[in-house]
Amino acid sequence: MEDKTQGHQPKNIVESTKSWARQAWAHLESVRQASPLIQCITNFVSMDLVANVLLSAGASPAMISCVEEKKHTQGADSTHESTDAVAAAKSLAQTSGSIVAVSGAVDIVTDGQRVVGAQNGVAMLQKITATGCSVTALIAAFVAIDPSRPFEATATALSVFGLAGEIGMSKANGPASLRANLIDALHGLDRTTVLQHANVSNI
Ligand SMILES: Nc1ncnc2c1ncn2[C@@H]1O[C@H](COP(=O)(O)OP(=O)(O)OP(=O)(O)O)[C@@H](O)[C@H]1O
Ligand SMILES: Cc1ncsc1CCO
Repeated sequence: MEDKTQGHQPKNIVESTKSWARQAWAHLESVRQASPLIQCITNFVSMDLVANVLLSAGASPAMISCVEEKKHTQGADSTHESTDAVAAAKSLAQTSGSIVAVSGAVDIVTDGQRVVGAQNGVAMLQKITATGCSVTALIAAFVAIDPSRPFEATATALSVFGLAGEIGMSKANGPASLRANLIDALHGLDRTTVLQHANVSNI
């Protein structure tokens, strides 16, 4: 894990990253205090990890399986970097009036004007099924406790999830142990670690 309080970045960038880290901790604390109910329409592959990620972050999962999904399945893993998608993500955010997030080595978040990157995470997260579904549910939990600021909540959720992945990876031997250690790390994340290592910055 990189320590963002160190290094040789310009002062305004360091301050911005610190501010994002403070928001990340505030959001995680609020989720733990309020334990928002997150209703998830999902499938049997992703149900278990999604529910456990929500629980370990302090939220309350309610799972419903989606029997209709087999008619509509379209998901595909991309070979592109998520940063390649910035223009398309901004355009989609503008036309839909939504926050758009693109996961990858750097998670891109945009409201159509602002664009930030959540740099946390490890590549091994791709080797565990449903990490994308799980971080999406975590985003819902973060938005639930800060509904007037969905852009900020989305970026901090992605950062917190990625940071838990980094901590989990430091104790893991491969995907299976990363899965367990990711859940443990989310459960155990403390203020000092989030303030030092949450890494969101402007793109
Ligand atoms: N190369 C990488 N480096 C760091 N973190 C990564 C990398 N690839 C993915 N991640 C992280 O893994 C998580 C899941 O992202 P990913 O793009 O793999 O989702 P997905 O393909 O939709 O997952 P799934 O379909 O299994 O639910 C995100 O938090 C993302 O930041
Ligand atoms: C592998 C798989 N199939 C349907 S959902 C899922 C989890 C990753 O999205």
